[in-house]
Amino acid sequence: MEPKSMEAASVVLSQRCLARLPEVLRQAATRCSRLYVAVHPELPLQSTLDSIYARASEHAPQLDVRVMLKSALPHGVSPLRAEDGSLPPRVCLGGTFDRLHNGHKVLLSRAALISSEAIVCGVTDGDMIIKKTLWEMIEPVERRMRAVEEFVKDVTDVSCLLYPITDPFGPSITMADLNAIVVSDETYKGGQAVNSKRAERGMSELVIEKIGLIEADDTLLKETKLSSSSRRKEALGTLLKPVNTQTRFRPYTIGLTGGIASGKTKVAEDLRSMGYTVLDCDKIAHGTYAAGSDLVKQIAVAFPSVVNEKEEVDRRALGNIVFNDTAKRLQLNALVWPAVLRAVQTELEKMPSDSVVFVEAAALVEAGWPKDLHETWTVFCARAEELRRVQQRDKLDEQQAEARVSSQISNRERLAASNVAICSDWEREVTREQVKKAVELLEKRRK
Ligand SMILES: CC(C)(COP(=O)(O)OP(=O)(O)OC[C@H]1O[C@@H](n2cnc3c(N)ncnc32)[C@H](O)[C@@H]1O)[C@@H](O)C(=O)NCCC(=O)NCCS
Ligand SMILES: Nc1ncnc2c1ncn2[C@@H]1O[C@H](COP(=O)(O)OP(=O)(O)OP(=O)(O)O)[C@@H](O)[C@H]1O
Repeated sequence: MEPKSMEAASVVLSQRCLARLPEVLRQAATRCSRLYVAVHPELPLQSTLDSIYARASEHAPQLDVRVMLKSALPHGVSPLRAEDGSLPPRVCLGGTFDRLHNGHKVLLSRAALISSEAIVCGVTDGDMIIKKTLWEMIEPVERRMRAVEEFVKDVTDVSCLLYPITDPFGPSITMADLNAIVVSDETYKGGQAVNSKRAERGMSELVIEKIGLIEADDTLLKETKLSSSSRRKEALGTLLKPVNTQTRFRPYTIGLTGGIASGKTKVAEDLRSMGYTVLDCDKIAHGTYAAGSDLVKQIAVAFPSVVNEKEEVDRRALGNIVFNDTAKRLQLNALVWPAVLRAVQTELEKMPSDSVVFVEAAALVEAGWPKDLHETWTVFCARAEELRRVQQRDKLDEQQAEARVSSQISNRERLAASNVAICSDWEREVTREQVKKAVELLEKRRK
């Protein structure tokens, strides 16, 4: 996002300026990153806030809009009241809440509006997230929980109790003192399932409060609602975390990595066609095995049986040893990776110091290189696609492909160490578009 002249700004929305809301939002988006909206008491808060978030998604999708509820109660809202007239003290809801969007904000706001005491919020993790599109890019649960907590604190005085959940129910079926659950059109059945479970356990039935879905259009993902998956897709090619300014490497060096058959080589081809130098660590690694090299001398000490009197390594014999013994593989890696890194540095020293050079290496994250590089870019595809490609390309059966893929670190681990993510799940052209976007943003931040 472009830096804005103001971090946050606020407006009061009255009946008079309601019709100009789209314009207000568009204007705000050019001037600030976050807009607080206070709804004038003459307007009904609940329906007005639903409409503000929907308009914001349509007219200012990048603007972080926050409709204030704090000073708003009571406020023309038709609150959900128990028979004695009190508001439900505790309202629950659940979600993944990745890259908090306006649909989430409506859901959380509704919970806050109908609760007098606390919102109980389950945030999914573990098996609950792994079937989602681009799930590898879902932010860590702690971060998602913090974002929910921060939003609720920002807009309301109601407190928010957060729980990581690994099933669809979480605290909704263990906390007896809950009164209502907030769901959307698509998760209404989930609310009913909560009530069935509570009934089985002899617990009180929750009032189910339902919000409508905020719509959006994502042709690639075939989504018709505003969704976190679309936000993850939009994040491909962008900077996911700050670059490393602590490195002494020159020139500007970017690691390019990814699992087996992830599409690294294709991305490297794209980068070369755009005029960048891409060093291939496979080739560099071959060079470090030259007869009599420092690396071979070290291998002769650690694995004497694979080095002959001419100081040549029998790579096949070495492969047989290390691919059957994890400890030996780690021992060899500890010798080879630093040697390759030194050889990479020697190559880098030959490059103009103001250039950008990519270094393609499959085990870059495992080798701990991201701390030495300015940036790390990861190419990945969904596990099922990875297995399919490995079977097809390397003529392996399902089990062999599974073994190959499982022997590597996961895409989630790679992405956690990366600044930029590129996904090759779709057509080649879609991958290329992401590379183009990543390069444009790279050149912008290098200026
Ligand atoms: C199993 C659950 C928790 C998983 O959450 P999910 O992965 O769908 O989370 P996600 O972050 O995508 O969405 C969170 C909530 O926001 C709603 N939402 C998502 N997008 C939009 C949108 N564009 N407009 C409006 N609401 C939206 C979802 O329908 C959901 O209710 C949830 O879907 C569910 O079934 N909820 C009902 C039961 C429940 O709340 N259980 C936990 C109680 S602690
Ligand atoms: N959208 C896509 N983007 C990139 N590669 C794709 C795409 N769709 C299919 N592929 C295929 O995925 C396969 C793996 O690509 P590539 O050889 O670039 O992977 P790699 O990461 O270099 O693999 P390895 O490290 O195992 O050699 C190729 O057969 C490529 O054609």
